[in-house]
Amino acid sequence: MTFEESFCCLSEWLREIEQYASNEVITVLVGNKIDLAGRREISQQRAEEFSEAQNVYYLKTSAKESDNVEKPFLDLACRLISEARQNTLVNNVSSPLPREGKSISYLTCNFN
Ligand SMILES: Nc1nc2c(ncn2[C@@H]2O[C@H](COP(=O)(O)OP(=O)(O)OP(=O)(O)O)[C@@H](O)[C@H]2O)c(=O)[nH]1
Repeated sequence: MTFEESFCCLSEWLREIEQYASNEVITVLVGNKIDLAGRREISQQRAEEFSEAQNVYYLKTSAKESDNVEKPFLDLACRLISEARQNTLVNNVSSPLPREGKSISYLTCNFN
């Protein structure tokens, strides 16, 4: 949120995701460094308008203050579980098998 040049790269990065990643990919925009309010270059409104226009999921974080850092990963996991339950995920046999990781409760997921 504190560096205009990074924000300006987003359209190009999204274009690369569209070009190289699967159509099924879920894109998350993480606006980091929200603790540095005085150095903010990207307004909340601008970030929200961009994410809405590009149809990407947007979250604000502060890595320094550990604020909202886990949320993007947990929300993404919930969305993948939701899509798997609806069988909308493509079965990609060439994908590596997941290794042991942290388990999350279905109950924490706010399915639509
Ligand atoms: N205050 C603060 N500093 C952070 C945060 N996240 C990373 N940093 C610091 O910011 C510096 C650069 O971090 P990077 O992750 O390399 O950020 P970057 O890729 O340069 O991102 P830009 O802000 O777009 O330039 C490092 O010194 C980090 O410790 C945060 O949430 N708050």
